[in-house]
Amino acid sequence: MGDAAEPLASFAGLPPFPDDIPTAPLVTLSLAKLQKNDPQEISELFKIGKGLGFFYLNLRGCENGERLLHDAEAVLDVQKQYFNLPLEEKRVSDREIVPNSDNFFGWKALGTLAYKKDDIVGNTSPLPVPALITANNPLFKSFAVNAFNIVHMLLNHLNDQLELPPGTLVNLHRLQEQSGDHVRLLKAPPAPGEPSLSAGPHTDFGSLTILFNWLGGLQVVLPGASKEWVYVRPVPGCAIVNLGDAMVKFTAGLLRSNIHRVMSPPGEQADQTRFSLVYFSRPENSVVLKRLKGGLIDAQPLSDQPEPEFTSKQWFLRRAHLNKKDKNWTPDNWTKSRGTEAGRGE
Ligand SMILES: O=C(O)CCC(=O)C(=O)O
Ligand SMILES: [Fe+2]
Repeated sequence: MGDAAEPLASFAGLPPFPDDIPTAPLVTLSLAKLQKNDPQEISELFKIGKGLGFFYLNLRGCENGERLLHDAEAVLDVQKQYFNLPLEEKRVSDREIVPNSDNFFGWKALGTLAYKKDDIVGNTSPLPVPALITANNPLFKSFAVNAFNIVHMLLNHLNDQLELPPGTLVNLHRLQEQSGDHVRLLKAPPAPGEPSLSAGPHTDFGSLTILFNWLGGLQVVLPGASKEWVYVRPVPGCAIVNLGDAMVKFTAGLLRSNIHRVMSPPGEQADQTRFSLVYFSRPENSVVLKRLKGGLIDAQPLSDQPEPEFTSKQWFLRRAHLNKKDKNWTPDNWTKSRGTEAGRGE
């Protein structure tokens, strides 16, 4: 299955990812198999969730997967046009200025547009965006809802493997409820010469992330081993999926969110502009991020520190803003040390 798939036009003409650099050995899971409740695929998903926390999701060979791939290519085209718009047009959604952006949603001059799921599906009256984005809202909606449904399917499998009551995780992530879910469009300029950092080391804040890459640049630290950063090779037909901190919180550390960063693309790819496209899922704004009760989570050790309780929205705002303000911030002292977190007192 998938062998006869059409090549993806979006990869045409890009220089190849080098063959002579170490890469992360991400396992490839099949969306089609996961959707058919294949037991081996599901147990592999759980194993990855407790381990590296990153995997390839092969989208070929099923209708919604092919549609997500197709939509991702179409969004990439829009994304290229978007970043070429005059500054004044992009500034209509400048997150520093636009009211109710939480200083997080909207455009950021470094090369980001965070387009909120609630604006896309009509849960909220949308923040201003350029006409190009509004005109393409049906495409963004198709992409976001499809990605959202895939997230739900993955959450349901994790839920069962955790032996939680049916629906526990998806009920914290409902489409019609407000959340920090968003589609993020990213652009990084060419960086020939020495490899340079484009996004610093971090774990994702939310639940699950579905990422489309065309060029290399994403790197992960492999758990346990050498602590070396290794590139994740983009694979046509696959999304890269990873778990975020909310899953760690909900499961008292049974599931893992892995540290990653973005470097300039390797080898011959370095002189290309790098675009990436992401769907970030997050628990609903009002969900308190704390360990859930039930199933295998009950066997997880209790924390000996008092656990501060934040709603999903408070947590994301704290992380997003502290990350920028606090020079001592590292993913480690945030996700592992509750003492540091409590001591900040914001
Ligand atoms: O651009 C990428 O490949 C990854 C971006 C990322 O990790 C993020 O935006 O959280
Ligand atoms: Fe990330």
